[in-house]
This record gives sequence, C-alpha cells and structure tokens, in this order.
Amino acid sequence: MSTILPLKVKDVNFIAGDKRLIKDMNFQVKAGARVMVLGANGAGKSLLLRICHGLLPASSGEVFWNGQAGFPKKVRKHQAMVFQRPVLLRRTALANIEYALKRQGIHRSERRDMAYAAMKKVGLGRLAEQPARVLSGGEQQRLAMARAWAIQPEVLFLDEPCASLDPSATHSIEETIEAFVEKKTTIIMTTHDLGQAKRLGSDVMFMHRGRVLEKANVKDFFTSPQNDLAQAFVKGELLWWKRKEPYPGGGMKMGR
Ligand SMILES: Nc1ncnc2c1ncn2[C@@H]1O[C@H](COP(=O)(O)OP(=O)(O)OP(=O)(O)O)[C@@H](O)[C@H]1O
Repeated sequence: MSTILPLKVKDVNFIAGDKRLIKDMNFQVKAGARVMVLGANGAGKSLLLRICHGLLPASSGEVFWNGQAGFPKKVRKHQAMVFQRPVLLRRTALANIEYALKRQGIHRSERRDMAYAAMKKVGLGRLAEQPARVLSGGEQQRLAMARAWAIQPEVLFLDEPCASLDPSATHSIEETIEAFVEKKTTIIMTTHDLGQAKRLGSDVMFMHRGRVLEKANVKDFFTSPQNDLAQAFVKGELLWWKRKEPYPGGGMKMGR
C-alpha cells in the first residue's frame, strides 16, 4: 500500500532566465508504474525528474504526492534518485549507505547490517570497506543503486543510470531495477537506450523541447507512436531533423 502515490504534476513550468524549459506539464503516475521518460538531448527530461523529486522548485504549477502539494518529510523519505554520475561521499562504500540510512532515521544498531545486505544485493559485498571514490564507474553506479535499495523507496527516479556503462555493468543495473520492480517500486526513469525502455517500462512519456508530446503504454508507443516527432524518434531519425527542415515523415512543426 503506497503512502505517497499517485504523483500528480499540474501545470508545471520551469523558467531559467528568458527560457521556458519545462512547459505546461500535466501528468499522473500511479503506484507500480514504470514510466520511461524519453526524448532527445536537451528535451528537459532531467529537469522534470528533478522537479518531481523536489530538487528543483517549479517556476509555476504544483507537484502533488497523494493529493498533497509539495515535499513534506514523509514524501522525501519514500523516494530515492540515482543520477547518471553517482554522487558519493568521501568514505567507504558501506559508510555511504549507512549515512543514507541515518538520514532515514534508521537506528545505528541496524544500519550496518542493512547497508551490507544492500551491497550484497548488487554484488558488491566484497568492496564494502573500499573508499567509494576508488570504485570503478560501474561499481559506483551499483553502489548508488545499493544505497537506493537500502532505503526501500516507494518511488525510484533514475536519470540515465546506465549512460556511461558497458553492457555487463548495464545488465547488472537492469537486474537491480528488476528487483525494485518485483518489490512493486514505482519507477520514473530517463534513458536513451530504447531497448532498455522496452525491457523495463510499462509506460512512455515522450518529451520534446520541454513538453510532453505523447503518453502511451510501452507497446503502443513503440509499435504505433501517434505524434510525428515520436515516430521520428522511434525510427532514430529525430537526430537528423533540423529546425528549418520539414519533420521526417511530414507533419506539423512545433516551434518553441
Ligand atoms: N538549472 C538549470 N538552469 C538553466 N538551464 C538549465 C538547467 N538545467 C538544465 N537546463 C537546460 O535545460 C535544457 C534541458 O535540460 P535537461 O538536462 O533536462 O535535458 P535532458 O532531456 O535531460 O537531456 P539529456 O538527454 O542530454 O540529458 C537544456 O537546454 C539545459 O541546458
């Protein structure tokens, strides 16, 4: 039983300087969904995740968790986020997780065992006492996943978690994501790996220039995307589209 879901994003905009980078965002995420946020570089995917996670305040509009606006302590406690480049403290791998558990209010006597169990879950038990920052990129990312696992969030935000990983490390991260899914964790994730989106997602939100252009279940999105730009994106042609040229496959141009 979820305590913080559904997530509802209502009329959210994010403006920096004279640029509206997130535009009129409206959507809802139900408990148990695995939402893949897709789109080209600079579409605003990371910004959106940061706003939903409470790291960045929306310029206007509101984020609701289980009907309540904002980010009270209870909401923060039940979410975790893993970034493309893990943010780790200058201490051992195990201590990084223990620190996260401390922030969750877990008693000191329980932290070590919980942290170690999480490290074992991602196959890093043998590196528990290593300084986190000497771990390889793939190991650091697994440590970030272990940290998220330890706190057992209801909602897990993943911002391109496999972006700089080799296939084996990617596989390992995907296994951990699947373990979260088995625990019924709600996943909101960005990825440029469309195969990964198909493997892990239940739903897709396709973004372009700060807007959501299409929301669909994964199968429908990849077999019959409705929006012209989503079609081009699925075919891998969006990259070649230039602003002054017609969109691939025709269709209307949507300027800023
Ligand atoms: N805090 C900020 N202040 C101002 N501009 C920002 C900020 N964060 C991101 N941007 C800009 O907003 C746009 C969207 O960035 P964002 O990182 O959300 O894109 P993205 O879809 O995640 O791209 P990528 O796939 O390359 O990671 C970019 O043009 C970026 O330069």
